[in-house]
Amino acid sequence: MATAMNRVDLDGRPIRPITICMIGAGGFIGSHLCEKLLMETPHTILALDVYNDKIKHLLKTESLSWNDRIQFHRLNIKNDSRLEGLIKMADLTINLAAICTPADYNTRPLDTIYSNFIDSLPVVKYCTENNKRLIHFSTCEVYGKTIGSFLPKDSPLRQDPAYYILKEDASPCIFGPIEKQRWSYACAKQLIERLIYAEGAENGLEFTIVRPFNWIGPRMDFIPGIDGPSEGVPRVLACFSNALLRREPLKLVDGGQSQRSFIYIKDAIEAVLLMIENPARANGHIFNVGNPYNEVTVRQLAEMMTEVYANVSGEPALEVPTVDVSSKEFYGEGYDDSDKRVPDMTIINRQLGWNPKTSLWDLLESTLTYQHRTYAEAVKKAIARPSSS
Ligand SMILES: NC(=O)c1ccc[n+]([C@@H]2O[C@H](COP(=O)([O-])OP(=O)(O)OC[C@H]3O[C@@H](n4cnc5c(N)ncnc54)[C@H](O)[C@@H]3O)[C@@H](O)[C@H]2O)c1
Ligand SMILES: O=c1ccn([C@@H]2O[C@H](COP(=O)(O)OP(=O)(O)O[C@H]3OC[C@](O)(CO)[C@H]3O)[C@@H](O)[C@H]2O)c(=O)[nH]1
Repeated sequence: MATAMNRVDLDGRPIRPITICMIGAGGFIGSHLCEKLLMETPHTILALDVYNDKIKHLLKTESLSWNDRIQFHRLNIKNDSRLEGLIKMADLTINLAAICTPADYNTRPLDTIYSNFIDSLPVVKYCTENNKRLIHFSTCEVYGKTIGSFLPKDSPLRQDPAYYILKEDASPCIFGPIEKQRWSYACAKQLIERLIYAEGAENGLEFTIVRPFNWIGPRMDFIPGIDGPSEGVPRVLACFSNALLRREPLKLVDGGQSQRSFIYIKDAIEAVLLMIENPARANGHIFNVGNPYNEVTVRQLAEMMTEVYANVSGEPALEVPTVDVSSKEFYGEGYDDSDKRVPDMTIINRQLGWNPKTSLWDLLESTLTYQHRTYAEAVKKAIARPSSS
């Protein structure tokens, strides 16, 4: 049980309990951050979201010792006059709210741009006007494509880190043409980053910007037809989990050649807690938060997930575990992709002394154990039900 007494920051100063206004607290990252704050710190959370299914276990249970330290407010930040009052009541605002599944970027570009730029404007404005600190969640997608992706396929320079490592203060943001609407999300996130940075420079806003690099773990997204729409397309972890649960081949978009560095959600949350509790070290910075040692192609991810799932479920792997599918067929017109994402860790190391710990194999083991325990029975029942059509 955390007490206010014995916790100190990275400079040895006692950490005083604060109130945090967490927007998007009911989502994947929000649910893990709420758990961490309630179980290991004395801080209080005003949890704002339109949904609370993923934090239900933390709410309204009289017997829980943190009962008085979390309040859920069901609201949509697009149109709710309570927002400014809640930001004023808190010492710190953390903004996680967003449409952030790639299947939406090219098919719902207006909703994506409004969600990631327009809807964040009042949050930034209220923080500036009320002198409140802001931690804003951006994305690694603001880097877009690597410089190396424009070199000839056989160029040895592609192996040179100077052509692919993504640095907060040096790398350019390289997006595709406007008709590739995939980039609507990255572009909206980039513009809100620039606005927050400008508020800091011109009006003294105390801010931190987080660029998550593919955080994955339990409670990420949904399993289509079980706790989300049957036709919905979540991010890759849930897409592949869904296929494994249904014993269907995992779909590799455009051959699964894109590369990603995956980080375990629990490692990443440690970094966010350091930002929350060390404002003097975090304010004014943009932080990559990822695990450069867990880089794989999407094809390798599919192979590893197939092997790990067979171990944790006790079911044999499919004989043909993957199938290729074109991005047009899978995501529709206007899809494009980031080729490779390896975070530079210099700034977060220097400011917060943080490093990720969990290997890709270990994080998949614990995550797929959770997926199997949570969904296997429900998926079996859904498959057994005769379809209505
Ligand atoms: N998970 C990752 O690896 C990752 C990577 C890059 C960036 N991010 C960023 O981190 C943030 C959180 O991501 P996540 O993975 O937890 O996504 P998520 O979809 O699980 O969580 C977002 C939450 O925001 C809520 N929300 C959206 N619009 C809202 C509104 N108008 N009013 C109130 N609540 C609203 C949603 O209901 C949801 O619970 C996002 O800003 C996302 O862009 C995440
Ligand atoms: O069934 C599938 C689903 C996806 N892919 C490919 O996997 C790559 C990763 O896809 P995904 O995790 O869905 O998303 P991205 O990494 O492209 O983008 C996210 O990164 C961070 C964030 O900002 C928020 O989470 C979001 O934009 C990709 O190459 C897909 O094509 C697949 O092959 N099969």
